Parts: sequence; structure tokens; C-alpha cells
Amino acid sequence: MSHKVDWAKYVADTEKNLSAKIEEVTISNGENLNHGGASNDEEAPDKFSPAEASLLAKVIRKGLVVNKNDIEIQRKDPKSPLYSVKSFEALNLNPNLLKGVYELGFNAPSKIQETALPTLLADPPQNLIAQSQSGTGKTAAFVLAMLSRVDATKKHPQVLCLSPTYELAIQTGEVAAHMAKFCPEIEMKFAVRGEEVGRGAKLSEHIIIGTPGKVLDWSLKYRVFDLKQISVFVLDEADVMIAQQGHQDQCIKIHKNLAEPCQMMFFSATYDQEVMEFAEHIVKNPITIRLKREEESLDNIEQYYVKCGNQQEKYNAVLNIYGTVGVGQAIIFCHTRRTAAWLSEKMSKEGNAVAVLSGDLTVEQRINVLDRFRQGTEKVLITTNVLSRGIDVEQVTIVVNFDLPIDVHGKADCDTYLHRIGRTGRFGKRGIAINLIDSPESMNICQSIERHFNRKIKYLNAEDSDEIEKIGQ
Ligand SMILES: Nc1ncnc2c1ncn2[C@@H]1O[C@H](COP(=O)(O)OP(=O)(O)OP(=O)(O)O)[C@@H](O)[C@H]1O
Repeated sequence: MSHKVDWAKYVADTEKNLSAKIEEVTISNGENLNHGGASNDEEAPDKFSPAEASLLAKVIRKGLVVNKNDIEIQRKDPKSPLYSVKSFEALNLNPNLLKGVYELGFNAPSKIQETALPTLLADPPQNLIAQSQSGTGKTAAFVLAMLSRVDATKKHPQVLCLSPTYELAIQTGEVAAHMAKFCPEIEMKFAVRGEEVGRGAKLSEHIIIGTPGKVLDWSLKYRVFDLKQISVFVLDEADVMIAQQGHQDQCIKIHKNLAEPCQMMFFSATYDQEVMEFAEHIVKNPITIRLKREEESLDNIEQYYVKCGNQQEKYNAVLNIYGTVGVGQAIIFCHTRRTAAWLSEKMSKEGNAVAVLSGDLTVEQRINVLDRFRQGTEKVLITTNVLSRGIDVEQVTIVVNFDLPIDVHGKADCDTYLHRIGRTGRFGKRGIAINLIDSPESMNICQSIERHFNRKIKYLNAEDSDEIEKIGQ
């Protein structure tokens, strides 16, 4: 399964070509980028096709051309999560892993990578509970630590990484496979729905990446690997894994069956106070990397709300937004599978190419939908909270909360909100989050979220396509 998508490469190549052409054309035609006006088309060094010209306008409008510079500026800003003073070389990684890192196009570590890796690679091993904003490179941080800790001469599972969903486990495995490209001696296995092992089998892979239920079955029920031999235990999205019903019992059971010494690595973009206290209780002498509340939400994601009278008006707002996604892509979050199915059916019937991903699809269907979205086959993905955490599709420019996230008591679920909007604005890119408000209750929830993060959610008139267009500028 490919991790880097062709579509992203297409946009990147197009950007590169267009940037080159902008330079050429600007040199020969002054400010006239599009060869229009008084310039002589025949003398132009390299004429834009109409499709290129329109893509150029969109790319410029969305700020993608300047984005690379933006990232370099963010890297030098001590307040940015991308800020770092060290290079990857300075982190003492194995040279073959370093090659993998550069092959992925990473030039310098982000703040969390630079801070966490020295702790994770220290001897004797240190336990770590780490928090860093969405899209800031936590996965690479713990994957590099996992790969660094493998003793390939021992032919049994020794590193275990748990993810809350099937999609996230697969994504993490793909990142690990890319980083380990030059370490063929390291073997990995997915423990997720759809993967089977024979009864009585003994796994020889060094790294297991999976979801809690399957890992529990394989380790304690079928005994195809021994939790006592695990020396590195990673919990991605650690707060839901130890606090949310469904995952909690399984994760705690796995955790209890680990033997000393086992290095613990807990990562998430959010931990509420209670969950952090619990994490610190179950992890011995941890180093903790914690964000202040005001640092949790990202400056590069602009947040808006749109007032809608009813479901139909929400639908109209989505259509307006759909029309302005441009070169990017959008993810729309609904509260229930039913709403997601209703919305996707209605949009598809009216000729809009949308995909839907919710828990009622088979795992093959789910991964197929996500792959198609990553390749840009559909510009819009409609989903539920199942995709709210961790999923990394770098060209997502807009996240829409068709329904605001609420907890079981109907109160604002601020953590889920942060994870949902974090599907855009990945690694310093710009992103837009739009919340559709259709009742006084949803307005209250929106305001609670605003207060919680102390960050403005601005009003947007979705009747006005021009205004929606403007926010992408
Ligand atoms: N040092 C780096 N240089 C350039 N790009 C990077 C670097 N580290 C990570 N990335 C890219 O940044 C994106 C986000 O990284 P990642 O998915 O690890 O974020 P995260 O912090 O785990 O996010 P989330 O909280 O949503 O799980 C990915 O596309 C990844 O390839």
C-alpha cells in the first residue's frame, strides 16, 4: 500500500513547474503572469495552457506556492511547533534510518521530534508521556524510536504499538515501512481486523502494530506472541486509549501483562487533566511533555461558524463550500453514520463526487475509500468520529463539522473538536475549519469550544460564495 500519494506529487510537481514558469514569465513580462494584456504570446518563453493558468490562480489563491516559505519561517519561530535547533543527524539515529527519514523528504525535525527523540533513545530507556499539536510529527517521533529499539537478531515481537482504529494502525505501519526502507532486517506485522494467524503459530516479526482487541486476542487468547517479551510499548492517541470506554479495558489489560523492563511511550495531541494524572499513575517515572491550553490549537487553522436554519440549509452550506475547495480536499464530520449516509447520498445524487467512510463498512471498503481519497479521486470525504484522530492526508484544506462534536451528556467534546480540525493544517500548512450551527444548542457548544481554547471562531456567511472564496485567500 503506498503512503505518499500520486495526487500530492502531482500538485507538488505542478507547483514546481508553475513556480519555474512564474519566474521565467515574470522576468520576461514584468508582472504579467498570465501572458495576457500587451504581451506578445508568440514571444512568451513558455505559454500557460488555460488549465494551467486556472490551476495557477487557485494554487496562488490557496497560498500553496508560498507555503514552503511559510514552513521555513515557522521552523525559525521558537513559538511554532515546527521550531527546532537540531538536525536529524544530531539525534544519533542509525544511518539507515536517517536515510529513510531523508527519503521521506524530512529536512529537519519538528519541536516534538527534537524534544522526544533524545529521551526515547536514551539508555537506560526512559518512559515518556508526550503531547504535541495535531500534524506536528508525533508519528515519526515514536516510529523512529520503535525502529531504533529493535534487536533484529531476536526473532520475536519486542515492540508493540497500539492505535485506536484500523486506518490509523495501517497508516502508522506504512510510515514505519517507509522509514525502515533501508533496514530490511526489521520485520513488522499488523494485528488488525482481517489479519489472521494460525492457531499454535509463533510470530517472529519484531514489531506489532495493531488495535487493542486483536492484540489481546493474539497475545492472551491464542498466545501467538508473548507480552512479557515486549520491551517497547507505544500508545498512540493515548488519552482515548486509556480513558474511553471500549479501548480502556483492553489497553489496561495489555498494559498489565507487560513485564519489566518495558519502555512506555504515550503520545497524543490532547490529554485532559484527569487522563494525564491516570497516565502518570500507570507509567513509572515518566518524562512528561505537556502543552499549555492556549498552545493546543494551531494558528495555521482558521476557524469559522456558519448559521443555518435547518438540515437543508446545512446541506446548502456544504454545497457552497464544496464549490470552493479548489485544489484541496475537504473532510466533513457528522455525528452519526445515518447523517453521513444521508448527506453522501444526497450529494452524490446531485452529481457531486463524494466518498463516505463510517464504521458500517468492511475494513477492505474502509481502506479502499481512504486510498481513493488520498489519491484525490474524490475531493470530499464524509465521515464520523472514526476518522477524527490521526489520519494524515496532507492536501486536506477544509474540515467541516456538519454536526459539532458532543459527548454522551450532549456537552461540547473539545478534544474531539481539536482532533477533527487537525485533519487540516498538517505540518504548518494552512487550513480552514467550518462549523455548521443550526440551533441555540449547537451555538452554545460552539461558544464552549471557543472559550475552552480561548480562540476566536469567526462568523461566515455561507450564502455568499464570494465570502467563502475569500477565506481561502
Ligand atoms: N520533520 C518533518 N519534516 C517534514 N514533514 C514532516 C516531518 N515530520 C512529520 N512530517 C509530516 O507531517 C505530517 C503530519 O505528521 P504526523 O501524522 O506524524 O502528525 P501527528 O502529530 O501524529 O498528528 P495527529 O495528532 O493528527 O496524529 C505527515 O504528513 C508527515 O509526513
